[in-house]
Amino acid sequence: MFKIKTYNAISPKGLARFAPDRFEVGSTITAPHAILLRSHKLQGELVPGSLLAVARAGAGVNNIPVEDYGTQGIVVFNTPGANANAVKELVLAGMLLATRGILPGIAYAQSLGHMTDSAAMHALLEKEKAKFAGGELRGKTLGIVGLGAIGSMVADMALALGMKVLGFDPALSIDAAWRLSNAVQRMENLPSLLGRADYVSLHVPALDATRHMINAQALAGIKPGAVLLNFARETIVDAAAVLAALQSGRLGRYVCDFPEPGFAQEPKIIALPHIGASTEESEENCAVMAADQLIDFLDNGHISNSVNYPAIRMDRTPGATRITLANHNVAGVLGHALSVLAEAQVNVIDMSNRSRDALAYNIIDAGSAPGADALAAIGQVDGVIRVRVV
Ligand SMILES: NC(=O)C1=CN([C@@H]2O[C@H](COP(=O)(O)OP(=O)(O)OC[C@H]3O[C@@H](n4cnc5c(N)ncnc54)[C@H](O)[C@@H]3O)[C@@H](O)[C@H]2O)C=CC1
Ligand SMILES: O=C(O)CCC(=O)C(=O)O
Repeated sequence: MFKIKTYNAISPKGLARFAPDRFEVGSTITAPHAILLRSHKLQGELVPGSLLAVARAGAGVNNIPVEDYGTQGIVVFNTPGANANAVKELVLAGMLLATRGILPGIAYAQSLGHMTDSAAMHALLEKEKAKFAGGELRGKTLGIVGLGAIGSMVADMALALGMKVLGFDPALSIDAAWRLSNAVQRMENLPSLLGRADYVSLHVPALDATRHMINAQALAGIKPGAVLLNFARETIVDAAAVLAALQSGRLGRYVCDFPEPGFAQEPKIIALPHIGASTEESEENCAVMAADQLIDFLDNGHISNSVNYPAIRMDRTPGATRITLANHNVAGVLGHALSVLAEAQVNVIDMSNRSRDALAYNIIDAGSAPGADALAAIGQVDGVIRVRVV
């Protein structure tokens, strides 16, 4: 029986993937084999010795000590793309809210609740409506920083709206490049994008390298009056610099999913309570994908969409015993572990080995089950992080 500890509201459709006869799932579980979570912060929490994997039902993994867990043999997964459409649609809403008099218009219409005469009300509305006039998105330029799952969908949406789209992503993966429309004009650096775009939408992960990428210096070069949208993470912008740029008039509006103290007093800010992925569809997609990845890892040792271990899968050899091995990616570790199996007269039938940066992972199908002594000896091999029979 595997024990799965959950944090946050995980969609019931995802939780239903865990067969109750093989998985115990809940928020109060102790000594879990795996954790399934959304935004709950694991940094600073005690790591249970039983923990084999963490699955983030979502994209951003800045709430998980990914590297540290990797060196402890804990595989961290996320669900790339599973909530991208939800974010994309909210970016559109953000652009419209920043451009049309929607919010003040609604507030004004609601303020007329005391009126009883329909004709008088319509006459008043027609007189006052000029106060709530705005602009259109068509023909404007959108600059997208980060052209991954969300950025590429935002690009397609903006192109469909008749916008011109600029993109900046120095780390663009080959898969992401294939997904991207060739109508997106690639910028060589951030200042080039900021100086040209009427709207700038941020879709980069929270990393040391992206911390405060939108700071006072960047904002000094932004197109005057531009709208900045941040549905990525709070750390990517320097909030004080954004407030100063709004107050000086350099920045037109700031739309974000991450309110900060002081934002409520600034009328040019539209801040939402981190609801970019809060749709039924996206919560389901993320939870199902995260659960399936965890189950395949716990049952078969397969890894897909991990952010610290390599992707790996191997068809099971009928009748074989499957051993998985996580190790430091240095010469000799695997050979040493295999020699332990050979000494124990355990024949290797099939094997797959993958590495990612400083870590490696192996799936070994053996003709017979290694004894507890052999497994313990493999665990003692210098460089081996974790060995498991699955
Ligand atoms: N508001 C919300 O509820 C949500 C927020 N997010 C945030 O959005 C981020 C992006 O999500 P996805 O598009 O799914 O991730 P992704 O991994 O598909 O795309 C991120 C892109 O950013 C690029 N990138 C990395 N460093 C960069 C830099 N310095 N400059 C420009 N580009 C850079 C990468 O090359 C990659 O193409 C997540 O990491 C998360 O923080 C994601 C989902 C929901
Ligand atoms: O789970 C959520 O609601 C947050 C989603 C998010 O920020 C992400 O996927 O990075």
